[in-house]
Amino acid sequence: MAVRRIGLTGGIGSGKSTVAGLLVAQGAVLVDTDAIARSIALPGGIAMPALEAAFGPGVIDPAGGLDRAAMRQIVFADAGAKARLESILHPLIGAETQRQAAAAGEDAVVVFDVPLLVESGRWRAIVDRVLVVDATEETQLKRVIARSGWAPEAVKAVIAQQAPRRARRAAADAVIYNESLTLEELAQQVRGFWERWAKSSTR
Ligand SMILES: Nc1ncnc2c1ncn2[C@@H]1O[C@H](COP(=O)(O)OP(=O)(O)OP(=O)(O)O)[C@@H](O)[C@H]1O
Repeated sequence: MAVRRIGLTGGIGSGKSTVAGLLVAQGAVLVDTDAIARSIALPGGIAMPALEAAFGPGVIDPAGGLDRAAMRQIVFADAGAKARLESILHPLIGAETQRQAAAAGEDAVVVFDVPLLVESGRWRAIVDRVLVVDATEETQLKRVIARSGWAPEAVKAVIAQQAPRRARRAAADAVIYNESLTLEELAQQVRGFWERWAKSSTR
């Protein structure tokens, strides 16, 4: 069966975005759920009216977007607020994700970049294959520090919040072990998946 919907996931710094870019270079259409989550809470974003109604004007920044620091404080102090926030954001992210995938057309190969695919559980029904990018925590740390200049503790805190590598690998149809690979070797592996999945002739 030709694969038309690929869920791409991996821990922070594993190389997901790099793999997503390589799949796009092969012809895939990327649906970036993190970018969608950010955009709906920017000034004029579709989540803003509901966020203001639920949490008040204190979570709106001067430009009209979500004041993330204020929102974090509310969520930190009130466990129910996190559930309310997610009940507003998740359906909107889901709808926008589906809209972008539908807009790509039935024959497009759509790659959903979903950092928390394994954690959220609802993706299995949406995608034909789950592709996991895996790397050791040591490498994740090194890459994020080099790329973003984060403190090691900040990277470790994010890793601790994400699913363990073993759980992610267990949910995978295929794993790219992005450890000691040159970017060209990584690109070669991605081309291999593209040949096997996207180009198979029957649907
Ligand atoms: N095989 C590789 N060789 C060298 N550098 C790599 C390799 N894979 C990824 N990188 C680099 O590591 C950094 C992290 O990769 P990338 O941004 O793709 O990870 P990510 O999983 O999308 O991270 P995040 O979850 O933070 O968005 C980037 O600067 C990227 O260029």
